[in-house]
Amino acid sequence: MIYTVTLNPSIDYIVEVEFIELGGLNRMTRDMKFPGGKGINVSRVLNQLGAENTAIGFLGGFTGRYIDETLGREGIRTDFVDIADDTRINVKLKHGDETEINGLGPVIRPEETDALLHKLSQLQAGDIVVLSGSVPPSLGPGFYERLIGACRKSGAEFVMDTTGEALMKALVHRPLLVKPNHHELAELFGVVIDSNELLVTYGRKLLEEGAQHVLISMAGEGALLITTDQVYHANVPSGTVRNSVGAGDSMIAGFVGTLALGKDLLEAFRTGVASGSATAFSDDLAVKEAIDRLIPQVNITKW
Ligand SMILES: Nc1ncnc2c1ncn2[C@@H]1O[C@H](COP(=O)(O)OP(=O)(O)O)[C@@H](O)[C@H]1O
Ligand SMILES: O=P(O)(O)OC[C@H]1O[C@](O)(COP(=O)(O)O)[C@@H](O)[C@@H]1O
Repeated sequence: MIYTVTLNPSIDYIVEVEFIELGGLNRMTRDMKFPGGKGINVSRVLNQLGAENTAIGFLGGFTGRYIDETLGREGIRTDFVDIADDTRINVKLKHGDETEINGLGPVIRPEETDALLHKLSQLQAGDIVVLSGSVPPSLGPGFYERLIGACRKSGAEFVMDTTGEALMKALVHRPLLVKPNHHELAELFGVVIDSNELLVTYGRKLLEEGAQHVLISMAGEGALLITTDQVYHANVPSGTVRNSVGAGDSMIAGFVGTLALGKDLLEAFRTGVASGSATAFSDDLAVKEAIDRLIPQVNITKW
């Protein structure tokens, strides 16, 4: 079973305006609401791919109920810890460009934290846990390490999609997959990456530090898969970008879901890229038909 963990879910409130005047009255031309947060996005795309999964984490208040009900209507299994505070709302402002204003997140109480750790203590060998997104400030730094400890104790594999120190500290525990984008990779090592050779050099460092597979996404410019014995490059399909929120999460869902369905690594890479692009070309996250349509357009070459 795949479990996605979203410590800080959100309602993603997409607001479209023709132009924006700071300090003035602006009116929306369109608005949309989606259940969000990185793990939840992964679950929604896994569900499209037919990969069995359960979404867990913390949900609370009217915003939490909206998310749980919406996921339920999509047929996604959920097992969130019910918290006293309200789940956050993240604003995604579209005015030609995309401006994101993400909430800090609710206060999580000690008994709520214990309830989540208890759920993770029930994992089994063979399970895959996807850990992604920000940590509500009240949980403090280092919380991911506790979750990784719980996964490893049970023999479950884990995927880590976060940045900075939390990512670096996770590597020694041998994550099944890490997926920085090219900007995050450069920031992680405090370097400027201005060539494909450097991308591979720093991607390989993540392998040397312990990651089992490294995906480096480069938005519309392609993606790399780095394994211990090979580097592969994929082009991305072309299309009109409507929304880049959740493209990275969709890529992870495509990759992990395909592996969990028993397919090989390159099939997983191809589906990952197609899923990311299908989301980039949609208002909401990718649906199965859109992913299937793009898969034949992804060409993978050895580097
Ligand atoms: N402009 C785009 N055109 C086509 N595909 C895209 C585009 N932006 C994102 N994608 C797809 O989504 C994947 C992840 O996007 P990226 O923006 O690199 O990740 P993140 O959201 O983590 O920053 C890419 O590898 C690609 O498949
Ligand atoms: O575009 P990405 O990085 O795949 O993830 C998008 C998701 O991440 C969020 O921006 C939240 O990110 P954080 O958890 O890092 O605050 C959600 O609003 C959105 O659903």
